[in-house]
Amino acid sequence: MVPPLALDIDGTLTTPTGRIDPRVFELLPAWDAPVVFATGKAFPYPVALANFLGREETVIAENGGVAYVGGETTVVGDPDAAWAVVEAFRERGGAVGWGDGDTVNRWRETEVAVSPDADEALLREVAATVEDVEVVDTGYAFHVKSTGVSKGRALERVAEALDLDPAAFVAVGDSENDASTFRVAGESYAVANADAVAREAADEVVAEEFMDGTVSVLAELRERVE
Ligand SMILES: O=C(O)COP(=O)(O)O
Ligand SMILES: [Mg+2]
Repeated sequence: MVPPLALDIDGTLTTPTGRIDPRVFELLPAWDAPVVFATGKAFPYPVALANFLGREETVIAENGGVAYVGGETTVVGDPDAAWAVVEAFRERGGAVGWGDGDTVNRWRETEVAVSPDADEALLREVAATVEDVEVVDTGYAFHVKSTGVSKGRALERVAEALDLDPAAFVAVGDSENDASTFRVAGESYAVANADAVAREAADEVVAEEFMDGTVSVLAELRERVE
């Protein structure tokens, strides 16, 4: 049997321009084990992805702030502390930077995502004044979030709900928000475009970038059981 998967989305299942790679739609509907989408994006995004793949909606969103498995939602983290940082950041001239509609934060329940174009030094300076809040840089956003909330912790809860050992999972990811997943999963891979934190945390850095890297990991896992 192929192993259960914990898959990051941005940088891992996408093209370099941020689109979902079409091979996701070939490979994942037929994966014969649980697949957990573990992302920094807000809750509706991984739910939609799982749904349109015809898979169980088993997801980790907001870097672990929200987890959904078997119809049960778990929400952890302190959005007020994150928003206090962002309000102070704005007062000092910073901008969240997603434009008027801000669909990036509209459905976000536990943290705030700030555009990668934002003033990082100012954001970090302001965040350092608020307890139990940290800034996580995924390359796609700066996430202002509660410390102690992570994709890895959420994966432990999701695995328990699925009656699986978290060590049974194989994880693939590309950035510092995946390091906790890599520590919890039994086997972990960083794609070649991964940042330094993810590369360091992974068991292996694969040779290929983005979905090419993920495809090679999935092919290897398949070959093992054939
Ligand atoms: O939302 C982000 O910043 C990155 O999302 P990801 O965790 O799916 O890579
Ligand atoms: Mg990513």
